Amino acid sequence: MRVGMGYDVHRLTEDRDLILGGVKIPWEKGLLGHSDADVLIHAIMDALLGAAALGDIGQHFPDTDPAYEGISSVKLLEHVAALLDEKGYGVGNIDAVIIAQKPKMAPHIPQMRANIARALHMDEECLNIKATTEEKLGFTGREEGIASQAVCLLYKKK
Ligand SMILES: Nc1ccn([C@@H]2O[C@H](COP(=O)(O)O)[C@@H](O)[C@H]2O)c(=O)n1
Ligand SMILES: C[C@@]1(CO)OP(=O)(O)OP(=O)(O)OC[C@H]1O
Repeated sequence: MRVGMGYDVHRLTEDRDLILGGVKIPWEKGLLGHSDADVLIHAIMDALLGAAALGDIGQHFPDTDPAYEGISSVKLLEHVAALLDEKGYGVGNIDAVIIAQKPKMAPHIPQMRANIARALHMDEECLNIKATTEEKLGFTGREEGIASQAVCLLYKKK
């Protein structure tokens, strides 16, 4: 068994969609990034790559490469799933947290879980996503950005 952790932050800005876990969430601001800036999926990918000793998302999907401009992070996650498969790893479980003052994530979490579990060919029961505020403290509390953290376990398939 191998453990991995991931952390990411993106800035909130006007004129961008808010996409988390592959779900477009109706909100007055969205996250800024080279891709769709899906901070939840980015943290999950970094946890998975870390557990497999495969580096990080910046190495696999450079933000200087126009191929990734505006790309859905679900597509990037599917690529990470293929890399894990090539190395003979299966996903044991994932636990992730979205750190955001607003909007309320709870109504969107079932769809996020479905999207991510599908991309990773894993059972939704082994994928937990939760959300918290930081009680109006810091950059998330001031609604300047959204952060996410994830941990995962990988197992070696026979
Ligand atoms: N953006 C968020 C933040 C929190 N939640 C849910 O609300 C609960 C209470 O959050 P606190 O930060 O006040 O502890 C939390 O456990 C989540 O269920 C949310 O949906 N979206
Ligand atoms: C996802 C990538 C893709 O080019 O771009 P960004 O959306 O800017 O996201 P970041 O978390 O900075 O990771 C870098 C890149 O891998």
